[in-house]
Amino acid sequence: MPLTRQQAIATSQILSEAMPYIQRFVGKTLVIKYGGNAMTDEKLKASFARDIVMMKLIGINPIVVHGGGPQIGNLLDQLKIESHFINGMRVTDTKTMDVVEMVLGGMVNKEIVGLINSAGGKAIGLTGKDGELLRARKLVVKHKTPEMEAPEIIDIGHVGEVEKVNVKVLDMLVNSDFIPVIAPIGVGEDGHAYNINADLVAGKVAEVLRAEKLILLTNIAGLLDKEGKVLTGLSTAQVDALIEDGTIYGGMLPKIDCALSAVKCGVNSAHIIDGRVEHACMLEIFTNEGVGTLITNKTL
Ligand SMILES: Nc1ncnc2c1ncn2[C@@H]1O[C@H](COP(=O)(O)OP(=O)(O)O)[C@@H](O)[C@H]1O
Ligand SMILES: CC(=O)N[C@@H](CCC(=O)OP(=O)(O)O)C(=O)O
Repeated sequence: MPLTRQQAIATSQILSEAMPYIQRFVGKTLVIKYGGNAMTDEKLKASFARDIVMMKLIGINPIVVHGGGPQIGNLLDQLKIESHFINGMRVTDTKTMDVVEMVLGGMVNKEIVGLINSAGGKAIGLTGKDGELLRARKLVVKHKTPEMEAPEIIDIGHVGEVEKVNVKVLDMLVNSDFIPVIAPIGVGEDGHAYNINADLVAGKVAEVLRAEKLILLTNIAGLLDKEGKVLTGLSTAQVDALIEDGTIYGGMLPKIDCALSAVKCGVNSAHIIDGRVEHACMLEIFTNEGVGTLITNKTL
């Protein structure tokens, strides 16, 4: 339907207001982590895909890293395979690893690729095995409950952390107009697959590419305090205290950890934002409606 004159004027004003942000981010790399919990509703998924395509069209280089924790959980339930988490990481035995690879590398990755392509982009889906994009090593997990004096080291199976990112693969895609969509599966020296938390992958990719922004889209308004208020501009010491007193737990642990680490390693800013809001990425990038939790090196 054609716009009325008033609507057309409003649209041109919005575009004009976005110009300084466009000028600032053109040619820059933005790493966007799309959490499995934010992939709930079809309308939201379509708005996410449009945001990514829009970024690419105006000359920003978006790189998508996706999660899929709830989607893995659903299939494990159907297959009657029990699953649990320690420090926000899924304990992954061999059977679970097969399901993780199937869901992340197959179902979720191809769905996002399809959504971006339907919105007019050229997405290429990859797991860390493709072109050895993500070389992984086994993650050592230290776990401590308040009752314990010292942390204990726990074996959580085929769970990895990123040892090396093959930047050549990403450069090649970005420079050829493609949008990389990365599933968080790494490959060990021995060729075996590792299940890596998607936040950790996004943080590492942002670090090695010296990205302008790391955006973590999740299912909550940001990092919250005990009263449910969004916290922003936190220092490392404040975050440590919030972990110690139990305010930050579970899935927020790897998120805040990778946000701090990315900023320490040269990423300009990290944002934990609410992926349940339509066009959450657009709001974050092109307006002063900075939603959620912001971390920059000014506050660390
Ligand atoms: N301090 C906190 N502020 C906000 N969320 C928190 C906090 N501590 C733990 N969480 C939990 O972390 C969840 C987000 O992590 P996760 O479920 O892994 O999402 P995603 O799939 O987006 O990675 C929130 O929904 C919430 O349950
Ligand atoms: C080791 C580990 O926990 N891996 C995650 C990988 C997916 C993920 O990170 O998904 P979200 O971003 O949606 O939470 C998992 O198995 O659930």
